[in-house]
Amino acid sequence: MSFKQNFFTLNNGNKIPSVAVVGTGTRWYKQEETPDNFNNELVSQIEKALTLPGIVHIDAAEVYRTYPEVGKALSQSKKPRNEIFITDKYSTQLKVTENPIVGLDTSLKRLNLEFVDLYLLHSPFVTVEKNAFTLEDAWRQMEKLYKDGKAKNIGVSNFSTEDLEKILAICEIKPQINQIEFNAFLQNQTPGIVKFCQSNDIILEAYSPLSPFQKRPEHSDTDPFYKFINSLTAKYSKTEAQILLRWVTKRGIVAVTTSSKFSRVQEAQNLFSFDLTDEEVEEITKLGLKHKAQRLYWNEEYDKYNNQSQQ
Ligand SMILES: NC(=O)C1=CN([C@@H]2O[C@H](COP(=O)(O)OP(=O)(O)OC[C@H]3O[C@@H](n4cnc5c(N)ncnc54)[C@H](OP(=O)(O)O)[C@@H]3O)[C@@H](O)[C@H]2O)C=CC1
Repeated sequence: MSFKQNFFTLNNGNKIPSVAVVGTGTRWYKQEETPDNFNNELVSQIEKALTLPGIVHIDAAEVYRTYPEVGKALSQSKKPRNEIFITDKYSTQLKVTENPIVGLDTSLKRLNLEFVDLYLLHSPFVTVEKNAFTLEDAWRQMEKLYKDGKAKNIGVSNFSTEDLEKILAICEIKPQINQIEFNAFLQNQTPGIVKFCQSNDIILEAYSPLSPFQKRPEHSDTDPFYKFINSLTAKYSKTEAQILLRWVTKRGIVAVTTSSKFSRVQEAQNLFSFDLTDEEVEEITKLGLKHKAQRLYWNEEYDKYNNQSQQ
């Protein structure tokens, strides 16, 4: 079977693979990093992912405490560097390193890399009291990392339109990406964010794309959303996860997924051997919107928007 991969073009002309197949947070996340909690299962998962054809997109962050595993897997891989797309994130919400410049220098050393493909501010929750810098200062540091070639692309995560407006007002280099929680049951993490990013040429990334399967409502077997997804799995001979990930990419959004099962990583990397019709994409959107907002992350900050998140 021939292998096909899809990419989105960022506002600086660079390309990004439309699916990140190994997210190293969520199920791999650790509250602290100790010699005893090194996770061989994660190393093996990344190593196996790096044997797959095409450019393999890995999503990391300093707050996940998984650099030892990512670093080990990279050091053992034979895949050329230009076939690996690495995203990393600076933790604004919880101080791990002093600032973005120190943060990226630290992770590059730990991962034995010269650059990352994408560096993100993990959240907009910056205060001078907590961080000793402003959001605008943080972005200026991101721009320096970009100009120095240490981050080939830069962006943000969990930013609302108001947060992005602050950056757009002062930036020399526009964010290329906003990584947010996005899936059929949460179609706007914050009010109007999808439309805002798409009309400002900022590519969105969707984490928790499989939320409807991570957490199923009662009686999902008779629910029209799940029945429709099932009909598509039969029509295309694809898994539920592949249908939902393909829907995300058809919405023009990069899907960021993960799994403990290699077969699922493989299915996510091999997503473009089929296509959904525009009508099917529209129907998943419509049936998804009938569900109340299902938010798995950043609840404290964003639950107040639940009523507007399914519009
Ligand atoms: N920027 C941010 O603030 C955040 C970023 N992220 C990033 O995104 C990545 C992915 O996030 P995550 O929410 O885990 O992504 P997904 O929505 O893709 O969920 C992945 C989980 O879904 C399970 N799954 C896969 N297929 C099915 C199925 N058919 N039925 C039921 N469960 C299924 C997997 O379980 P199994 O292991 O059994 O296959 C896996 O644990 C993270 O690892 C992280 O890198 C995540 C959260 C916040």
